[in-house]
Amino acid sequence: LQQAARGKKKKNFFDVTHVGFQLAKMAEVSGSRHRNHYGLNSKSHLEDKGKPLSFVGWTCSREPIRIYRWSEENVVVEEEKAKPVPILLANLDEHTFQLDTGALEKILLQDHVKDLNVVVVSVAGAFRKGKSFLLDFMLRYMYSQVSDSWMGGDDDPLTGFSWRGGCERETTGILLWNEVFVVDKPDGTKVAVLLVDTQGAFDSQSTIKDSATVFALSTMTSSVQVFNLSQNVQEDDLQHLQLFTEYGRLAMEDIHLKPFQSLMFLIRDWCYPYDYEYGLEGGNAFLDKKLQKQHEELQNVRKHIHSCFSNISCFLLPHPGLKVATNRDFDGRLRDIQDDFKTKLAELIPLLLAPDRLVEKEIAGKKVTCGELVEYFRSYIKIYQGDELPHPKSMLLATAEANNLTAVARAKDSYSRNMEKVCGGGRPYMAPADLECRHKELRDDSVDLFRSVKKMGGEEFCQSYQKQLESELDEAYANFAKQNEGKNIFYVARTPAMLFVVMFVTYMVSGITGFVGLSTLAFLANLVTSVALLLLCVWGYAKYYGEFVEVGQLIDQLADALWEEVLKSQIEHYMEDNVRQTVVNSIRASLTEKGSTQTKLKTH
Ligand SMILES: Nc1nc2c(ncn2[C@@H]2O[C@H](COP(=O)(O)OP(=O)(O)OP(=O)(O)O)[C@@H](O)[C@H]2O)c(=O)[nH]1
Ligand SMILES: [Mg+2]
Repeated sequence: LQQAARGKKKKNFFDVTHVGFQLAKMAEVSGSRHRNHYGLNSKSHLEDKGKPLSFVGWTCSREPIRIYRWSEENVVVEEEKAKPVPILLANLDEHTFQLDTGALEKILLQDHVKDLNVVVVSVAGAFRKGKSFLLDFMLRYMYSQVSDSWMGGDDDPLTGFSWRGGCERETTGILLWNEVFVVDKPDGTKVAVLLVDTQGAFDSQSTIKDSATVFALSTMTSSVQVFNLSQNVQEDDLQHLQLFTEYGRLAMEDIHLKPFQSLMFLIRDWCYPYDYEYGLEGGNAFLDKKLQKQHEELQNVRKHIHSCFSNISCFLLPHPGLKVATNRDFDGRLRDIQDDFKTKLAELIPLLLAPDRLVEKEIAGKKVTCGELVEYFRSYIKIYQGDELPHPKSMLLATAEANNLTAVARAKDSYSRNMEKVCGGGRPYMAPADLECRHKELRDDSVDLFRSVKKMGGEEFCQSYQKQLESELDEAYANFAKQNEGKNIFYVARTPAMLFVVMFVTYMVSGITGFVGLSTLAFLANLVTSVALLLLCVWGYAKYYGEFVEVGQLIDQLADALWEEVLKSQIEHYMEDNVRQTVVNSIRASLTEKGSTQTKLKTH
């Protein structure tokens, strides 16, 4: 290996790939399990001719990619594993997500990348549609992008982000490739490239909120979001994209005109090349057609998508062949993949990852470094973990909710209108019992109206809204009853009447106690009279001018308390005694009457 490295020092870059070959061969001979694929990275080191050579070679198999570093002096300086690292961990039972800040910092705060502007390429979309599979080709490109043969050998199994066949979901949460690629852009700047794999949406274990959180978080943190779709762009795909991006936009503190950067619709298994050709051009023409003016209802979705992303494109990818889609033993080797898929893949990946095509992540118009991205991840996830955001719902649930809410509003409106006619502002005071009777009738009518409207969601769902309506009607009735009570002249006059009573009583007490010579008591009674008079004036002012409303209310409460605690109970006692006395008298009278009749009869 040392020989190979030394020998190629003076020659051009492609010769250096040969060093990788030597390395891989050595690995093969030495019986390493990691011998399936190999490549070289770190072109810049080669050009630093004064310094010792330091190449990064890699080999990969179904095991995680293994990286060898070596220099002129040392055969293998270090060996470390590059692998996908979960940074957003999904709690599958509780449907919550947690950010693994430690893992994120370990990747993004490495000295050689933390201050570089970051390019984040993420792939998201429905589950089981080949997202991780695609990302593994991106990895191959990143590890050997300078080489024409970046796609690898015909018999090399595809490794990197975990992918597999079958119908059960594979990826959960969000994963980052733990090697950050440092790329020299044509303008001479260095950028750090991150590859992000995401949990597929709409698998049977995830709620809409789970899918929305993963999609939104990956869209917010990526500079290029690849929206992976199968066969076509359906209207529901656009609606879900709208829902998810809106969920993302809600969580962003400052709403920018276009909160997200590039969106690429990647349509897998495109079967209509005769309508629109495979590739970017056909894709963009197809997308233009899809996003053209439509019915008003569909227009809204399109407007939303355009308003969210600065750049939207589309790529049509052919079907990779039946072996890829249906063979259980397919391990990703190129030999089993159809040629036109490989040709288009060779076009697609450089479109996203070639040095001149890299899009740096920007937030609020400012480029973001790897180190800053950690902070953004932290603050975004906090919002999703809190309770501030509304709960995204399935279309049926949202529609059923809207139906029921509209029906509740209509029923409540009809109740309020009818009650206004019975006891509204222009109507006179009504006996409370009559009012309650009318309320019961109108409440029943209103509930009947709610039940008669056709709604989605089923009986149980409808019941909960009926209960809501009933409690809202009772609340409205309480207000109408209060309003009605306000029209009762005695109710209105209660406060001044109470204050007059207090003034009268205390005035009398002060007169009598003064006359008897109890001057302290007389003084106290006088004081209470003056305070009551003052309160009466303040109350009158507050009611007439509508100012110091709280003070007016306080005086009302005071008068009410006096009425309830002192006068009312006295009157009730008095009334009770009176009634008791009347009853006793009438019984006595009747008994006396009976007695005298009996005596008369006996005598007779
Ligand atoms: N039909 C078809 N199948 C593909 C394509 N690309 C990959 N596959 C197959 O799709 C299956 C799933 O691949 P994955 O990469 O694991 O899919 P995923 O979208 O990451 O799945 P989850 O992680 O579960 O969301 C594998 O059997 C692949 O061979 C494609 O373009 N078309
Ligand atoms: Mg996956």
